[in-house]
Amino acid sequence: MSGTWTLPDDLEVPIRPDFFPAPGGDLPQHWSKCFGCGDDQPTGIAMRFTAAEGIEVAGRLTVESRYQGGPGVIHGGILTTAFDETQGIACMVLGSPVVTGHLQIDFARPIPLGSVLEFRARIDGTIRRKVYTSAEARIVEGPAASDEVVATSRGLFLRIKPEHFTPMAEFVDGVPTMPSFGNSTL
Ligand SMILES: CC(C)(COP(=O)(O)OP(=O)(O)OC[C@H]1O[C@@H](n2cnc3c(N)ncnc32)[C@H](O)[C@@H]1OP(=O)(O)O)[C@@H](O)C(=O)NCCC(=O)NCCS
Ligand SMILES: CCCCCCCCCC(=O)O
Repeated sequence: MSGTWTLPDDLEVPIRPDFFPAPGGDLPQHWSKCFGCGDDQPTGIAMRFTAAEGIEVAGRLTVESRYQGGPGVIHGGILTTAFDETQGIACMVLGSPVVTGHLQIDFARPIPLGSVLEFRARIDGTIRRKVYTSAEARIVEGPAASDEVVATSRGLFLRIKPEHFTPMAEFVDGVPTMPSFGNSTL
């Protein structure tokens, strides 16, 4: 797979913090109304995540018919959303909120409807407020299941202060179940 992503050579790589769950342990949704992970967002993709080895996280997505782009295959934007979410969740090891600044995807193989995708993501390193992440996806269930990587992603996330979202509070619809918006860690 290709791409134009270049990592700075002076990155710091975080170590797994004490507050992070053991491998296989559940990670929380970051915002209950999130399209990617929220359980209060009925039309979303409701991804769930677990801690993996080291500072890696894992998430799964079953490719439903409503995620269709080309005939019989996943829409590229949905796949991008799943990477965005997984890489954002990988930033939880930092214990501070982030937003996506830049994301680039390599679509390596068509992904048929009905596939179960597994995403793995981690922080490659940080410098100042910049958090460099990477991820890959494999089809782990379904007729096309194999060990082959079907898509990869690189993403730059930016650490933000919790008050980053304060001006947006008036646009929140309804009452989120978690976390509270005002003092959220996102
Ligand atoms: C991402 C965002 C917070 C950055 O703005 P900011 O806090 O003012 O950050 P700055 O412009 O000071 O940039 C900080 C660093 O990140 C880098 N950076 C910021 N955005 C970048 C981008 N899109 N691509 C590459 N680098 C970027 C800057 O070059 C700077 O690098 P440096 O430390 O080497 O100088 C702002 O652009 C934003 O809010 N964007 C919308 C985010 C969003 O809604 N994402 C989707 C939902 S999570
Ligand atoms: C570190 C807390 C987790 C933040 C996850 C952010 C993912 C947002 C993706 C997006 O909205 O584009």
